[in-house]
Order: sequence, then structure tokens, then C-alpha cells
Amino acid sequence: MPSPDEILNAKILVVDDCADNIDLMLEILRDAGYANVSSTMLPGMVCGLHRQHCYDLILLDLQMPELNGFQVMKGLKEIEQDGYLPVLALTAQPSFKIAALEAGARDFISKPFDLLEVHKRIHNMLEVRLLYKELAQYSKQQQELALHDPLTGLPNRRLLEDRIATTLQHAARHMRKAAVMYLDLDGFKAINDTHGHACGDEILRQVAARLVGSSRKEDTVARVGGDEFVIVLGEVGGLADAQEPASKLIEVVSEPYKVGDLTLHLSTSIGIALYPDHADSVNPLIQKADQALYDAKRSGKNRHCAAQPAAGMDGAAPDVAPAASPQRQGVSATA
Ligand SMILES: Nc1nc2c(ncn2[C@@H]2O[C@H](COP(=O)(O)OP(=O)(O)OP(=O)(O)O)[C@@H](O)[C@H]2O)c(=O)[nH]1
Repeated sequence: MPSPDEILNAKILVVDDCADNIDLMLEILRDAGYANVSSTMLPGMVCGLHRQHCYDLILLDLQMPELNGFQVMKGLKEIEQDGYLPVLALTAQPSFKIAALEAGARDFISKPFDLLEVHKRIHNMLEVRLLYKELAQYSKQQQELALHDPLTGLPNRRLLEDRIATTLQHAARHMRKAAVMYLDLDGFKAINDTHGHACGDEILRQVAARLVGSSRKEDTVARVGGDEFVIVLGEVGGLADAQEPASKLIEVVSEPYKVGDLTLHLSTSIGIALYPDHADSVNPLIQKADQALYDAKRSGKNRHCAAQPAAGMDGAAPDVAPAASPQRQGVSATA
């Protein structure tokens, strides 16, 4: 529930073509303690002002020359991003009250003003408006949580699948390839077993940051399981365009990790699958990359390996590339 302070600090705009009416409303609002109030006598400015300031409440006179309150509301509806029109109509015409509500106003205040009614209606409307904003914010956070891994903040499997689908559509439209790289850390279990789960978590966060730091802004880096990550590359010309970043990622993951007083070493294996060479849709592509990862693990870890050609294509031996420099495979630690 919004606090009294939040209500008094809400952003309010008064719109009326009569200066005396504006002065009266400003006085009422300021006397009541509202601290963030502005006004305009130009109804044509309201949409622009609202776009700029996102008012919590617009006190809108309905009868104005040039542009009346109903026309202003029509304009506001077109720009209101969250579908909530924060308008309280001001009218001396009883017949306008229902029309104003039908046009999207949340409530109305009758002229001449009854002070008690003005205070109550403004307070109630702001309470609902701020509550609506809190709910919208909460629901946005929930959506974020549903699509991201809480430990690393990276996209999770669900968002990854969406991103791959978009990347494949783009690749198909531009007659390009795309690559999916499936990473699994080597011997990560030993870190948990030897140094504890919290240390393992910290390593996962550091690995995530390194993967993001070594990828292009337009690539997706996702965490899909315990020590498993997937990176999606768009705009790929051929296998070499994925093998080069894969070698770079193997090197980056192999840099030492500082956790408290410990210096830990770790390596990773990567499976690579190309669209459309190895599969032409999201999940088969991920599966192909996962199978290639298995080949990389089986042939010694700390390396990347490309997927086998899809059925009907040449069945060549797996294209396995060990890390450029001989490195400790798996995990080691120095204190
Ligand atoms: N710290 C931490 N560990 C996790 C988390 N999720 C899964 N794990 C652990 O990650 C480890 C994954 O190990 P595996 O990939 O099966 O085995 P590995 O030791 O990496 O062996 P290889 O993959 O064959 O090199 C398991 O011990 C899981 O318990 C997590 O969120 N935090």
C-alpha cells in the first residue's frame, strides 16, 4: 500500500483554461500538502507533458476551447504505456460525468468544488494509482525472475529458447548461419566437494561474468543447468566463426579464479552446433551441441568439438580441437 508520503509526493498536473480555476485548485492541493503539483492552461500540451513527466494524476477540465477534455483523453490513451489513464475529470455539467468515465477518466469532481469531495477523490485516486504502479512493477520483476537464473542473472533455458528462435529466424531471412555453443565446466563437482557450495556459487558467478565479458553484445549467454552454459552466436559464416570464439572462451575460463584466499583453476569443454548444417530448429540444435559437448568430454575435456553432420549428410569423424595451450584439465587449487 502506498505510504502517506508517497501519496503527497505524487506527480499531479492541473489542466484548465481558466486561470482562476487553476489558482484555486493549486491552493487546495498545496494546502493539503501535495508537493509535486504543476499546471497548464494549454490542453494541446498535456500529452507532451505526460510523456515527459508520467503524471500520477491529471486533473482535467472537460470544457475548454480548441481542445476539450475528451479530446485530450483520446490523445492520452494513445500514449499511455501501461494502459492506465490517470485522469480525474473536472466538470460543472452533470451530463458530462458519465461521458467522462466512459471516455476513460477514472473519476470526476463536480464544479463548484466541494472541498471535502475534492480531498477524498484525489486521495483515493492517488492511492489506487500508486498501488497499480507497484503491482505493475512487481509483475515486471516476476517476469524477469521467470526468465533469468537467480544466481548469475543470466537468461535461463526458457529465455534462451526464445532467443535461439529469434536468431534462427534472422539467420533464415538473411541466408546466414547461427551457432549454439554448449559449455560444461570440467570437474566442477570437485570444487563444491573440496571448498563448499558457496565457493562453487562464486565460481559460477565469475564464470558467467567472464562468458558475458568475452561475448559480443548481440550474443546470448545463458545458464541452463548447474555448471552448464549456452552461448548463441548470430551472423556466423561457417564453423570457423564459432570455433574461434570457442577457443577464446576456453582460454578465458582457464584464467585463475580468486575466491577469498584461494586461487582456483578450472577448465571447460564446449560442444558446437550450427544452424542449418546440424539442425534447423531450436531444441534439435541444442541437443546437437550437447552431443558434441559429450564428444569433447569423452576425448579429454578442455576442448571444443563440433556436432556430427545431420542425417543424410557426410558422416565424418568429430571435429575436435584441444585447447591452444596445454592446460590443467579439470580443477586445481592453490592457497
Ligand atoms: N555451487 C553450486 N553447485 C551446483 C549448482 N547446481 C549444480 N551444482 C553442482 O554442479 C556439479 C556438476 O557436476 P557435473 O557436471 O555433473 O560433474 P563435473 O564434476 O563437472 O564433471 P564433468 O562435467 O564430467 O567434468 C554437481 O556437483 C552439482 O551438485 C549451483 O547452483 N551451485
